[in-house]
Amino acid sequence: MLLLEGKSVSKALRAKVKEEIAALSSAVKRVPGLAVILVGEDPASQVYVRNKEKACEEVGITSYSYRLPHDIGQENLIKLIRELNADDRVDGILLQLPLPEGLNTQACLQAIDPRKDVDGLHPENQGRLALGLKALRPCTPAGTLFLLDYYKYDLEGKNCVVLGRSHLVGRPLAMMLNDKTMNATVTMCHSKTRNLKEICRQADFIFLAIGRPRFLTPDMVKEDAVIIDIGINRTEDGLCGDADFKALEGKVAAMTPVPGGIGLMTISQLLENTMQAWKYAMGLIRLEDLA
Ligand SMILES: Nc1nc(=O)c2c([nH]1)NC[C@@H]1CN(c3ccc(C(=O)N[C@@H](CCC(=O)O)C(=O)O)cc3)C=[N+]21
Repeated sequence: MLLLEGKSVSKALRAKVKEEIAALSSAVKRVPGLAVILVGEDPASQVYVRNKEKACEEVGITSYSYRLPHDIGQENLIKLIRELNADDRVDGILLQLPLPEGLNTQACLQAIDPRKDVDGLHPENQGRLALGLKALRPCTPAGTLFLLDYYKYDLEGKNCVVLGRSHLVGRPLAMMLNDKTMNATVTMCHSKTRNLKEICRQADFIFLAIGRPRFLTPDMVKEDAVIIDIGINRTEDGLCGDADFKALEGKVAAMTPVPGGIGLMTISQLLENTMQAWKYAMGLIRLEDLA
């Protein structure tokens, strides 16, 4: 089985972003800036946010951190977002999800200037994606496509099963795979899907984004399938994905590990998106030129 290594692929993407920023920032007067907002004290979110800030530093993006108490209140959070929308040092705004209870996620995401929405979660960007227009794309699915491209997979006409329909991952990923640039045949599955096992057994590629530890087992896959594990679960015996990695290893053609897989791609794609937003803000590219 081929191990699809997020570690080396994400390094390649980061190196590309770093190089491009270095080459362009002498011509323009400032480096890219990313505002990272974390509301509340969720320990997993704290780890992710720290990783994101570290990665920014590595490639020459300035990060601005906002750690807010869980009871900040909707109004105050939106006020901060508006200030960041107007702040010329800030090219990207990342609002870490999930938000604590009592905050309206959609209202907060909609307050973000779509040109600074480096998570691709604003309705304008999700809408553009649905129409097949260039947009800032959600980091996890976009990073997943970068990894597939790196390993030279051609998905045209292939059977792709996407497990999970979140706005952050499953839904946008299915749209991207289905798009005219990829031309995959996509089946979206979820908790109410019948005959899931039979559907998965037809798949050339399975994308897992349901957050259920070791859910995908060998009886659910055909031989030589490619497994992209986007799940990240904290269990008693450490981090694990949605695939039963050990059990599948002998049967499938290729698989991403957890950790060391798609999570790392997500962060690298965030850097790429921030650079894109910066290039747009500096007038170097138009919307149609987004990657
Ligand atoms: N607005 C928003 N945007 C996101 O992109 C977003 C979010 N909210 N909320 C939570 C999820 C989760 N996510 C991950 C990012 C990095 C790793 C990552 O770095 N993973 C490493 C190790 C992580 C570890 O050690 O815990 C790995 O898989 O090797 C994982 C998961 C981004 N998310």
